[in-house]
Amino acid sequence: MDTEADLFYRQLPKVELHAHLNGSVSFETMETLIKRKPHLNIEHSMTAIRHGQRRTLDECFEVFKVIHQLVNSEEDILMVAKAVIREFAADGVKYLELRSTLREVAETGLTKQRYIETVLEAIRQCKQEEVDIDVRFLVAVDRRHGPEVAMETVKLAEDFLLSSNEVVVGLDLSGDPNVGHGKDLLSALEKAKNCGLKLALHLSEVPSQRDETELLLNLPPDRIGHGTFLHPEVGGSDSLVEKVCKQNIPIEMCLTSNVKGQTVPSYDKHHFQYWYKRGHPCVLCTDDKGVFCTDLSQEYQLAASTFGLTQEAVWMLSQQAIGYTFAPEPIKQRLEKKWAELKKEILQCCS
Ligand SMILES: CNc1ncnc2c1ncn2[C@@H]1O[C@H](COP(=O)(O)O)[C@@H](O)[C@H]1O
Ligand SMILES: [Zn+2]
Repeated sequence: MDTEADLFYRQLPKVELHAHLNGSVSFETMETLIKRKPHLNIEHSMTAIRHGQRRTLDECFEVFKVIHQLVNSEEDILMVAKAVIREFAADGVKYLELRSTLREVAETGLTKQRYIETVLEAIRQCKQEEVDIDVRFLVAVDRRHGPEVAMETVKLAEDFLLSSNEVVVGLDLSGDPNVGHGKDLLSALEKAKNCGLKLALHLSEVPSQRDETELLLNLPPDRIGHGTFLHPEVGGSDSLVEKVCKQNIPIEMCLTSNVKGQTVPSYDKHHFQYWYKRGHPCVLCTDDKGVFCTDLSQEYQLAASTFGLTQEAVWMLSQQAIGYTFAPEPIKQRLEKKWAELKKEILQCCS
């Protein structure tokens, strides 16, 4: 049963800006997928990292390979995307930016074009069913696939930026941070930026990316994913911190993901503290709620209990996130209004 504190975090209206589609698949949806494909012999323990468990980042990337085997057709993507959107809505998320890497699978006839179209169809169906959430999509570039695929992905994203009625709003750079170098992807990212796609880049997720981050911060990105190793105390540098601060680039923070993936030793050592104390734009996110067995309410509660945030401070965090979305201006205004309407009701009833 929910305690009163749990209730506050669940009722708190939230903005989710860093969620990978295939990492966000819930236990229940995973069960359905596993049953659909018994020949793969996949067990649930291979697709999620439970409470108290940890994996290396390399092991996390093995988990995604397993999930990709389970989600490999238009039918799967439609089901998974709709379920993920409904789950975020049920958790009190009012605005969601979902991101996903386009894949083609010869066996099922899936193409990259159909991949995006299917995600957009899921978003459309949820809207039609009046699920209480606004959803936008970021096309993900997997750094492991190199510059040609990145460029091809940017071209597709650009087509949809123009034709999706503002649902496709940006580009994500993700994938195993230990593979490849951002310099090879720079021209694709520049092209994306020039055509009006917003950039959300995973930067300094591991310590070895200092030069890459230095280079990619010149773009500059519109948001940073993780930024775990930006500051000098953890092997980053003053110059990186200065660039991020000067350009006021919001950082997407994923506490459970970083602790379970072992890039951060414990919750109290999370870099959220460093940036939040400086008054830098921080936004709490889940990253992969399915793989890391979390949800956004839990992430807010975790940040509050670890860093001693008051309910008022938690409210501010969730409200400020509206300003860091890639949503068109009228949508931001609508969200601000929603937050204002709910504020009294929720802060009073749960304090
Ligand atoms: C844990 N930290 C992380 N760091 C970097 N990239 C990550 C990630 N978590 C997820 N992804 C990226 O998202 C893909 C799965 O969702 P989609 O198939 O795109 O929907 C992974 O294959 C990886 O490229
Ligand atoms: Zn991520």
